[in-house]
Amino acid sequence: MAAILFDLDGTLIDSAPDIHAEANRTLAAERLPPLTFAQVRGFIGKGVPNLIARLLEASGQPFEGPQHDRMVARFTAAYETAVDLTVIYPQVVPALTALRAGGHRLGLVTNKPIRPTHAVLAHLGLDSLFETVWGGDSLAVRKPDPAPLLAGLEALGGGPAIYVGDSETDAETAARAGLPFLLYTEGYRKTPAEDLPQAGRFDDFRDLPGLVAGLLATQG
Ligand SMILES: O=C(O)COP(=O)(O)O
Ligand SMILES: [Mg+2]
Repeated sequence: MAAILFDLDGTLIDSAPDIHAEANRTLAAERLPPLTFAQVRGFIGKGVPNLIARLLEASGQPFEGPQHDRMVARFTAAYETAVDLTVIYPQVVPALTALRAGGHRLGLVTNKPIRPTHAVLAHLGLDSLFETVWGGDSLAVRKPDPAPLLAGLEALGGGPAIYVGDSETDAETAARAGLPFLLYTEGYRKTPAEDLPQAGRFDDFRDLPGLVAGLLATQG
């Protein structure tokens, strides 16, 4: 039995279409032209302040200062209701249900701010799967700082643990927390999958319970 902690965007849910739409509304409010889906998807994973900085950079604007702060505030306020285009990745619910049935405790550690995190979990009916949920603004630091992941682990009572995520940030966070990392390869990663430090990877959630069991067996 273990504590299994999950990333959210690009790992359990495909939220990039909502984030792209909201990003372009935030740019439009500043009279800046829209960016493509691929551009915005590549900016997801390091939290909202970084997303806004990358939007401004791609728009040829200074990416710090009052405009940045105004856009962070606007995006964050709208984020809670930006759920209509978001879907759960295939087979996530059966996989997480099977892990819970196997006695594992599940937690969520995301860089998405905590209010939109709770909103999208409730919207998709995922909220009851997790015993603890940590957002990008739950602590003073966010991933790749290991603190939120370690806080999530402590909330689950410690013990053997695994972090499951889709990005460079998640791999680094797990390494800095000293936890094995399982990479979901269908998310928003930019680096080749084999180049990230990992204990295993999967492209189908049906494979996750078996991967977890194998990893825990090798850890003794
Ligand atoms: O808000 C982000 O940048 C991405 O969130 P994630 O940590 O769930 O991938
Ligand atoms: Mg992610």
